[in-house]
Order: sequence, then structure tokens, then C-alpha cells
Amino acid sequence: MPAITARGLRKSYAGRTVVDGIDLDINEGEIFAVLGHNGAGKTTTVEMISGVRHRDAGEISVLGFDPDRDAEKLSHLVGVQLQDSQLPDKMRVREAIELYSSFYRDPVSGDDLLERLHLTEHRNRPFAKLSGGQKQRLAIALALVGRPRVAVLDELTTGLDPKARRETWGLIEGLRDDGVTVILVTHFMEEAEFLADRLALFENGKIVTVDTPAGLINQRTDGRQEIKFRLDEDPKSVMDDFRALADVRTVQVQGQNMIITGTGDVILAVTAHIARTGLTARDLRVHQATLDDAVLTAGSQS
Ligand SMILES: Nc1ncnc2c1ncn2[C@@H]1O[C@H](COP(=O)(O)OP(=O)(O)OP(=O)(O)O)[C@@H](O)[C@H]1O
Repeated sequence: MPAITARGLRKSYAGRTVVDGIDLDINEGEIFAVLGHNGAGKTTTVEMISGVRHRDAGEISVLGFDPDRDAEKLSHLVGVQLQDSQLPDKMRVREAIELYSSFYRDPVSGDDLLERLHLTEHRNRPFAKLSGGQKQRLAIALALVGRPRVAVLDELTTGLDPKARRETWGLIEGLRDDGVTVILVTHFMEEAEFLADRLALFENGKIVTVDTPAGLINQRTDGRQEIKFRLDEDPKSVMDDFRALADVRTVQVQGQNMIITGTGDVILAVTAHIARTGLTARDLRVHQATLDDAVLTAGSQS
């Protein structure tokens, strides 16, 4: 059974439609990523699901409750980390955690959460004195302190350094292990590829595709792979031999470099050819299509 469903969701601001008839089914216990360009309607959609913003039309069910009508019940079940979360300037980290813990029947240990988010040493620091990344980590802690069954995380790791980002990913994987349903709005394709079970791609207030990361990559790039290497020999003199190989799509020469794209077993075909002919291929690199490639392809198709 899906944990979250939405049907015909709509929202306009001053007559401009920004969410334009969205249908969604998010399964219990999955990490569901919401992707799309700036202004595509991602935040408005997840805010309507969280009950932070009222919809103009459509139906939403979160764990069987309507976020507009059953806000009180859902507040105990849903943890929300929104973009630009603000707290009073003078509120200290530990005070914020204590305050949020008091809202819930069975909060997790605030100390553990602070430890896991590397905030223990900042626990007495007022909100206004935290760095951007520390504020972000506090917002994540506040979203998780109530042991939510659904966590809505909008731009989870924006502003975090690479190490903190990786650590936060570990925390989110832990939520999945606990059966929490996670909605993750992100502009980081690597993050979506790493964490998401499925994703929705938003464009101009609509969802254009829902798929697994691997499914979207295959759908949009045909599983394209690129092989690049430098030859001691003149690359132009052997271009046609590479073009004739199975699964090769394109062959390009840039100076001494050769760039070959293809699908299926193209890597095997190219490396076997190099070995067979005794060519000297230096600095050979393989680039598999990523979610970034897939989403950029999607953008160029719109
Ligand atoms: N309170 C508001 N009043 C008027 N317009 C708004 C309001 N909130 C959002 N919008 C507009 O609605 C559109 C969708 O915004 P939304 O924040 O949902 O997009 P997004 O996909 O989350 O974008 P981003 O990736 O930049 O966060 C944007 O054009 C935005 O300017």
C-alpha cells in the first residue's frame, strides 16, 4: 500500500498555475526523490503533502490522513525539513532540540541525534551564530527528532561540505532501514542516484516521468557509455576500424585523443580491438551515463 497518494493536485499563485494536476504514489519505506529545475513546483508540492501549504484542488492521503483536514494527527507522524528553516536568533541548538522533542510522544534521544549530525560541540550556540551547514544539520535533526514515519526533506544537503553530505546520506539510509518513507527534494543528481529507490522528474508544474534512477538513465540515454583514450598512433588512421565494431555509435578524434560512444558491450569490443591490433591506448577512461546525463537529456527534450 502506498504511504502517500496525491491525485489531481493543483496550486496557483496570483492566477499563475505552478502545480498543474499532479498524481503521485509513494510506497511505504521507500526513498522517493523529487527532481526538476528551479521553479518546477517541487517545494510547493511537498509543502502541500506536508500540510504546510494548502492545495487549491486535488486529493492527498498521507498514511491515510488528509494533510489539510488532519494536520494535528499528521504532525506526530511526519517530520519536515524545509528550505530555509528559521528559528529565533537567540535559541540555542539544545533548546531547539528540547522544544521539538516536547512536541512528540516518543522522541529519539536528542543527544544521539546531535552526535550523529556532529552538532554536540555546538549545542550551546545560538541559531544566529551557526554556519549555513550547521543550520542545515539542525534542521535535519528537528525533522527527525519525533521519530517520523514519513520524512520530507527539501534540499537536504544543500550547503553541506562533501563529508557532511556523505554522512547525511548514511543517516537517510538508516531511516529507510527503519521503514520510514522519505521524500527527498534535491538538485544533486549524485544524491538521488545514491539514495533514491524511485524518483519523479518535475517540469513546469507537472511530473514528466516516474522511474528508478537506473530506469531513467536507461530510458533517457539508452545505457550510453563513453570511452576515451590517447593513442601514440595517428587516431584518424584507425577511426574507421573502431566505427566498424559492434555496439559502437560514434567515433570522434580530438588531437591524439579518441572518444568512442556506444551501448551494450561496447567497452569489451573496443578493448578487445585495442589488444588484438596492438594499439597503444593510454589513459583509458570509461564514463557510464549518470542521472545527471539523463536529466540534462530530459531538459533538452522539453
Ligand atoms: N508564496 C508564493 N507566492 C507566489 N509565488 C510563489 C510562492 N511560492 C512559490 N512561488 C512560485 O511558484 C513556482 C514554483 O515554486 P517552487 O518553490 O514550488 O519550485 P521548486 O521546484 O521547488 O524550485 P527550486 O528548485 O528553485 O526550489 C515558482 O515560480 C515560484 O516563484
